[in-house]
Amino acid sequence: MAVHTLFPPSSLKSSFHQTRPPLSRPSPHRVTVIHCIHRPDSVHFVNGVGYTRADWQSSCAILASKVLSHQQPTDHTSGDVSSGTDHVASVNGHKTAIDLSLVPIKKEATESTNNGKLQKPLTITDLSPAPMHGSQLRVAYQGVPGAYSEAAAGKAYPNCEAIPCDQFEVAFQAVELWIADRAVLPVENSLGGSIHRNYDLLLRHRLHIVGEVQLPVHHCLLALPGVRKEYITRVISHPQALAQCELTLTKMGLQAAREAVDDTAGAAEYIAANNLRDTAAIASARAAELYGLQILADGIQDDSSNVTRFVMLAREPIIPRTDRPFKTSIVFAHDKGTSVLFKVLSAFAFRNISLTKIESRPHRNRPIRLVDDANVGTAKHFEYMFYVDFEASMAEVRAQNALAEVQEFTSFLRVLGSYPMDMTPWCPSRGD
Ligand SMILES: O=C(O)C(=O)Cc1ccccc1
Repeated sequence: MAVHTLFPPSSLKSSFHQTRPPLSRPSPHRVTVIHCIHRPDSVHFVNGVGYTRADWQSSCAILASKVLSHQQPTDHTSGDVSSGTDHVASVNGHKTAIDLSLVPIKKEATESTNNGKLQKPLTITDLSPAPMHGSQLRVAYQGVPGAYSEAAAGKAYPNCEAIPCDQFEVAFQAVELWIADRAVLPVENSLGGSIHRNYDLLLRHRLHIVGEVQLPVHHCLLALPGVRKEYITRVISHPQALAQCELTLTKMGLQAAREAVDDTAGAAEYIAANNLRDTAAIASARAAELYGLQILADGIQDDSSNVTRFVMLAREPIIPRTDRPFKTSIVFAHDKGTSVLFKVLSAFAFRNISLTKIESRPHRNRPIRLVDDANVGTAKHFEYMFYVDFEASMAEVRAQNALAEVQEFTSFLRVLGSYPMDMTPWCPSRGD
């Protein structure tokens, strides 16, 4: 069932965004350039921070454009400081490296006061990229209004314009094509585990992780008004939501087939649009409200501590800092047998850097390696990409040293992002 072909009722409005049909995949425009570290030479640590010369030039351009503006936007949990309103010249989606000697010096910029107020000195945060349009940050998410990803977008960037996309791939492309400034992507859940497909997408695209948010997820069982549990023969939802509620659904005695669809709110919308009286959706209370469904059961996740972790993606990385807890996400591959993994992990252990996550995925380009052993014959080894999150900022020397060492052991290494950790105290709540 392709719920993603449906469009939400145009009359519905969300609190922090305007409801609009989800973006669908544009004409086949696949970005194939991956900003990655292929050993040994392409990583640049400029002043102890892992950026290329182009990144640094972009920062200089932004600095130039911001000299006359001292507005410092902030955002809630992400620490992503790039959500301001300043405009920077762009060519083909890249900020131009403006020749600083050509920047006109306005009179007030040279004076110590501006309208009687002391001018604030620029800080490192001013060097982060800014959106290219008006004041509202546009955040792409997969799903329709009422999806948890939309709530995550609102938590990460309050007052953002949330842009629904019918597929994750489209959310990535929306950012790459400058239709959106950020994408929000669920990567793991405390009950259902990793969302593997999204790890693969992180590798296939060249966006940078610029923040994370953790969202308590509170699932409801929704059906058309008047429908009773006994009539339900089918429950539809996002595969993660089905997995997170499996035990509860069984305990409820529902004799219903489970069917996976693209997103939770899309399931609710599908039932409403097709007047399905034998089908229930697992989705948020907000989805019930938006699509006119009743809540048959509230809080049906198998454990109340059900939290999903989302990452925010941008075209440019943020500049890592040391004044608050940071996390760094990397992906690597190796071609020298299993002991490499041990060596890589010890590079972090020796420096007291805690790992918060390790995930392996099949190596897409080289899933199998044949090993010839004279005694035993030919063996097939599976090859993996390893995703590791560790608790340190790339601005810290110990993290730079750990990565330099990791690079020694690996055939491929890419820093997906170094970003502030979501430190919001956790409380099980209605996460919708
Ligand atoms: O389908 C949604 O609403 C999503 O945003 C993905 C998802 C599904 C289940 C839990 C958290 C996120």
